[in-house]
Amino acid sequence: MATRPPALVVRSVVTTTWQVRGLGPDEVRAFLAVDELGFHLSRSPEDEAVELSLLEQDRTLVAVDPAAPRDLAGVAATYSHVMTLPGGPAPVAGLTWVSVHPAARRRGVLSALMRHHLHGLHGEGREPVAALWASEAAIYGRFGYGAASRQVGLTVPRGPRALVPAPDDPALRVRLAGDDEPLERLERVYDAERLRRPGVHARDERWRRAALFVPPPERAGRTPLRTVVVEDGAGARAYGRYQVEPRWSAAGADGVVHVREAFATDPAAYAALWRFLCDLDLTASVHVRPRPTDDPLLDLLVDVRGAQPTLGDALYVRLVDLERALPARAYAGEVDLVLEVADPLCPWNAGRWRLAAGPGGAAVERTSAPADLALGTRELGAAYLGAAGALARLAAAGRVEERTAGALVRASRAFSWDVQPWSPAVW
Ligand SMILES: CC(=O)SCCNC(=O)CCNC(=O)[C@H](O)C(C)(C)COP(=O)(O)OP(=O)(O)OC[C@H]1O[C@@H](n2cnc3c(N)ncnc32)[C@H](O)[C@@H]1OP(=O)(O)O
Repeated sequence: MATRPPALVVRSVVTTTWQVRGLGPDEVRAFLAVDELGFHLSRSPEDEAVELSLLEQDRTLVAVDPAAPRDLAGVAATYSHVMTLPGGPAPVAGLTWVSVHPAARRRGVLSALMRHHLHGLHGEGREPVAALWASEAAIYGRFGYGAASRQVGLTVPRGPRALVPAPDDPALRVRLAGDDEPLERLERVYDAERLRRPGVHARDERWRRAALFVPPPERAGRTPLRTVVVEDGAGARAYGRYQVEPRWSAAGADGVVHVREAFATDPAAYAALWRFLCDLDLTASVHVRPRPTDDPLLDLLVDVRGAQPTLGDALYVRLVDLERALPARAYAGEVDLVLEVADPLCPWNAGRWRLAAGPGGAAVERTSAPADLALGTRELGAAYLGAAGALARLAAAGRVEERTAGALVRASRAFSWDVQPWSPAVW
C-alpha cells in the first residue's frame, strides 16, 4: 500500500540545527516513508517485511528540526556486521538506510546524521571500523570513507566454448534445488568464500533469506530466482542463484541468464557451476552481477574482452577509531613506520601514529617522530581491506604523500592482501 508522503516544513533553511536521536517505537512507518521518498520507491507489504527484518531499530537514527520533533527530516541505520578483514572476521558498523526528505536536502541533515553516527561509535567504544555501499560515489568521501573495494561486471556470450577446459571431477553432479532446500545446507559453501575474502560478512537466517530477495525492477519479465547446486556424495561444493529472462529475436532464442550469486569451495566445483550457467538452452548471454576483480571466472573465460568487463566501486570503509582499527587486521609483510593522518571530522584520529605491523597483527601508538607517509583517513579506509597496491595507487594520484623514500612501497605492500576485497551483498 502506498504511503502518503509525510509533511515536512523546513523553517529556516540555512540555520536549522538538526537534532539527531534514536527512532521511536511508533516511528517505523514515518521512517519507511522518508526512505521511500528519498529512493523514489513504493514497497509492497511483502517486500517491506523482508527489508524491515534486517533493520536494527535500536541502531536507527532520525534527524529532526527541534521545532517540529515528530517530522523526520532524515534517517540512517546501522547493521552490526561481522565482516572478514585481512586476517579474519571482526565487527564492522554497516551504515545503511540513509535518506533525507526531499524537502530538507542540502541543508546539512546528512552531515548531522554522519557526525552523530561516527561520534556515537567512538564515544560508546563500538565497532572501530565502519563500512557502507554508496548510492552515489560522490557522497561519502567528505565524511572520511574511502572506496575500499572494486568489482567487475560481466556479460558473457553463452556457449559451450565460453570457458577454457578446466579440471573435471567425475564425482560432481549438478542439480536444481527445490524451494524447500534448507538455506543452512549451502552456507558452508558461502562460508568458504567469506572466511578468505575481505569484505564478505557473516549471514544469519535473516540475511540468508534476504539474499533471495529480488528487487521489483529485476523481477519483471524474468523467472523466479533459481538455485543450482554442484555437489558430490559428501554435500554441496558450489551453488549459484540465477534468473532467466526469456527473449526471442528474429534470429531465434535470445534469452539472458542473470546470475545473482555464485560460490564454490574449490576450483573444479566452481568451473562446473559456470559451465552450467554459461550454457543454458534458449539463452544467448549471461549477465553476471559484479564479481571480485580477482574472481577465477575471469581466468576461466576464453575471451575476457568479449565479456565486456566494467569496473565499479563497491564497499566504502571508514576507520572510526584508528588506534583500534589498524590492529584489528593482519598485514602482508612486516612494516614499521609513522603515519601522519588528517581527520577533521573525527579529530581523535588525527596526528602522527607509529604502526608496527606484520602477518600476526599490529601495534599502534601516538608518536612525535617525523612522518614517513601523510594521508587522510579516507585514503586509509581505501587501503584497509587490502585492495592491491591501494596506497601506491593513491600516491600516484597525489592523495598520499611519501615523506621518507621507500616508505610508500613498504606500506603499500604490507596493506595489500592476496585476496581482493569484495562484498556479494549490496546492503
Ligand atoms: C549508506 C547509504 O545508505 S547510501 C544512500 C544515500 N541516500 C540516497 O542516495 C537517497 C537520496 N538522497 C538523499 O537522501 C540525500 O540527498 C543525501 C543523503 C544523499 C544527502 O543528504 P543531504 O542532507 O542533502 O546532505 P548534506 O546537506 O548534509 O550535504 C553535505 C555535503 O554533501 C554534499 N552532497 C550531498 N549529497 C550529495 C550527492 N548526492 N552528490 C554529491 N554531493 C553531495 C552537499 O552538497 C554538501 O556539500 P558541502 O558541504 O560542500 O556544502
